[in-house]
Amino acid sequence: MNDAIQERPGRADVIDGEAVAASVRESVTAAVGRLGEAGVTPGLATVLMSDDPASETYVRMKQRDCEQVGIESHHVEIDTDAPQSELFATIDQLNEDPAIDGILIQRPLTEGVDEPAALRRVDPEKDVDGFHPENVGRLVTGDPRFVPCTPLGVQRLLTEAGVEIPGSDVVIVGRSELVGKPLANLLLGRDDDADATVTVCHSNTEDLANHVSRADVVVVAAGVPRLVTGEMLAEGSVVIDVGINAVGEGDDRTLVGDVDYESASEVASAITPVPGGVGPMTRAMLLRNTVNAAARQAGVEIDS
Ligand SMILES: NC(=O)C1=CN([C@@H]2O[C@H](COP(=O)(O)OP(=O)(O)OC[C@H]3O[C@@H](n4cnc5c(N)ncnc54)[C@H](OP(=O)(O)O)[C@@H]3O)[C@@H](O)[C@H]2O)C=CC1
Ligand SMILES: Nc1nc(=O)c2c([nH]1)NC[C@@H]1CN(c3ccc(C(=O)N[C@@H](CCC(=O)O)C(=O)O)cc3)C=[N+]21
Repeated sequence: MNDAIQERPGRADVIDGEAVAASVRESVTAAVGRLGEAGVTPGLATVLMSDDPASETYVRMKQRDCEQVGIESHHVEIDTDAPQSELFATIDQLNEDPAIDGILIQRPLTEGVDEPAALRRVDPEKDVDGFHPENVGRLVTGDPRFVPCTPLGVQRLLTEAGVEIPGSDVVIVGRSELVGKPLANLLLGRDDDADATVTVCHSNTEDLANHVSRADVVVVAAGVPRLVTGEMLAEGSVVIDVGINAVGEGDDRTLVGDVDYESASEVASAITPVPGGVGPMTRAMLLRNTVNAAARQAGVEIDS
């Protein structure tokens, strides 16, 4: 029995992102061990220039994940009213620092900061988020180096769920630089865990339901609570919910995805929950990208 799948007769199987993320962390831990034998300790720098409480939580989670697998984490916080030159100087320093293998600039940055300029400033060899135009270009031209963590996490969840991706019809809802676009490019690749027919929908798509209803796989990253419902889905489709939306106030505050989980579970063959689906996978893939960055920079083969 596959630990990544919880079977539920008559309803969609649940794809357990926490379980898959735990197995990714295990292999990352082993890779950190092999790097250690070569005298290398991988280091990840997180840079936060924002007062957003959710961003603060995510950065803390990433630091805890690093600790768990033996990656050294370095955190830099920049005042939201500091000039952007301070952020750029920090990035320059981290680029030069041999103890730092990966750099993550937590998004969104505070208003007024030129985010694309900040992302371009990160050394592409340390760009574990895969947002630098060089890494974006490499993915698009079929020679990927660092691929964004959320798309990598989604791909892995699909393979763990037993989805035969080659030849499948994948509909992605959302075209952001962070999720939708890189995922589309990843799944268009010619590899055995890609090679799909990919459709990307967005807020100007006419008749979203029409696209979603003929998909084998639906990935939703729109930032709109419960945008995709069971009614729209084809019977037996696989649904990956990237969305993380806080709804309700005070004690009623909960996280929901971009998919209406209840109705979708009645129609889909497998579905990811929120929380516990894509989120933990994003964090796990960040760890994997970081050990790969460390290995590349040290010239050590680790096969992770
Ligand atoms: N689980 C995880 O690890 C992660 C989760 N997230 C979550 O995923 C969601 C998406 O994030 P992100 O990609 O950064 O979001 P963005 O806001 O950058 O992009 C949202 C995309 O969805 C499209 N969209 C919005 N409304 C609709 C609609 N009604 N119908 C069709 N398309 C629509 C937008 O279209 P247009 O381009 O036309 O505006 C846009 O392309 C958020 O909830 C975010 O919190 C994000 C990153 C990681
Ligand atoms: N440079 C950069 N890289 C990112 O990868 C990046 C970013 N900026 N900015 C914000 C988004 C969002 N994101 C998440 C990662 C993990 C969870 C996660 O672990 N979620 C848990 C629950 C978390 C909770 O309880 O709040 C879950 O879904 O189970 C969520 C969201 C990464 N992002």
